[in-house]
Amino acid sequence: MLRSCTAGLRSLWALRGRREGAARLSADLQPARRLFSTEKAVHKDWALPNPSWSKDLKLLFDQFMKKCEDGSWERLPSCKHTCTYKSEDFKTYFLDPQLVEGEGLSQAQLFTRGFEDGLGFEYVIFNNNDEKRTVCLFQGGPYLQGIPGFLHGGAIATMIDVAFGSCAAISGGAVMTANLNINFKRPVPLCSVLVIHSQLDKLEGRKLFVSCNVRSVDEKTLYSEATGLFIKLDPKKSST
Ligand SMILES: CCCCCCCCCCCCCC(=O)SCCNC(=O)CCNC(=O)[C@H](O)C(C)(C)COP(=O)(O)OP(=O)(O)OC[C@H]1O[C@@H](n2cnc3c(N)ncnc32)[C@H](O)[C@@H]1OP(=O)(O)O
Repeated sequence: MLRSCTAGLRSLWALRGRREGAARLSADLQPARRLFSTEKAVHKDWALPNPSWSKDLKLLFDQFMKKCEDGSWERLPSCKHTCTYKSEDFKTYFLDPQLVEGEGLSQAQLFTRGFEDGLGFEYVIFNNNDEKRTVCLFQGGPYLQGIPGFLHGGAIATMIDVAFGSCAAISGGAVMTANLNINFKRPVPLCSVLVIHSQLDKLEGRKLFVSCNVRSVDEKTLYSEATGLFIKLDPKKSST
């Protein structure tokens, strides 16, 4: 296992050097331009395959894209700087204009999308709106290491939170995490692919109760189980 992971790491490092050709290289040389204009202008969708995706991840992605054809599933696009239509929802709740429009936030980007391709969180989420559930396909890269050779528990928690957030948003719109409970059952080898199945269990007023299981690609290994409580934000309340 360790040998295949090392090989994986080597190819990830190799990929790092040649990602997206000259355009990306020139952006790397001008970090300010990259942060403030390039990606914002083109709204790159980060929930699409890139060369760091393993065969397993690409295969699962293709399977779910097929499921999207009849409209029962949809792939959620993902921007680095949060998708405009979603962040507009949240602006209603964070009323301090300095916080929303301030200089600090112009550099803000989604925590899970802040890594070079393949080094951190590679993932895509598919929603099934009728069944109120989501499937998140996640490959955890070498910068997410905890115990040597294995994924950090905080990285798993992060992806569970993101998957839950998308699942709760199907019914709740603008929601926030109030509670997360995770049972880590098996350590996750670094660079492996995980499938996070989340579902809405109960809706009680503004409270959305969700649960998930985190499994290997062949579904045989149960890595984690979790429950979460999300609260639909109340437009009458400011959260700051
Ligand atoms: C638009 C969607 C976009 C989606 C994009 C997804 C991709 C990105 C996803 C990224 C994902 C990242 C996501 C993140 O990182 S979210 C960031 C991490 N989370 C936070 O920072 C949240 C901090 N907490 C708060 O702001 C408030 O407490 C909230 C807003 C949650 C509720 O404050 P609010 O003043 O509004 O509500 P309330 O206090 O009247 O409570 C209402 C009801 O809820 C019950 N309650 C509350 N808390 C708890 C608790 N801990 N256990 C059990 N119960 C709890 C409470 O008893 C009451 O019940 P009841 O008396 O009515 O029965």
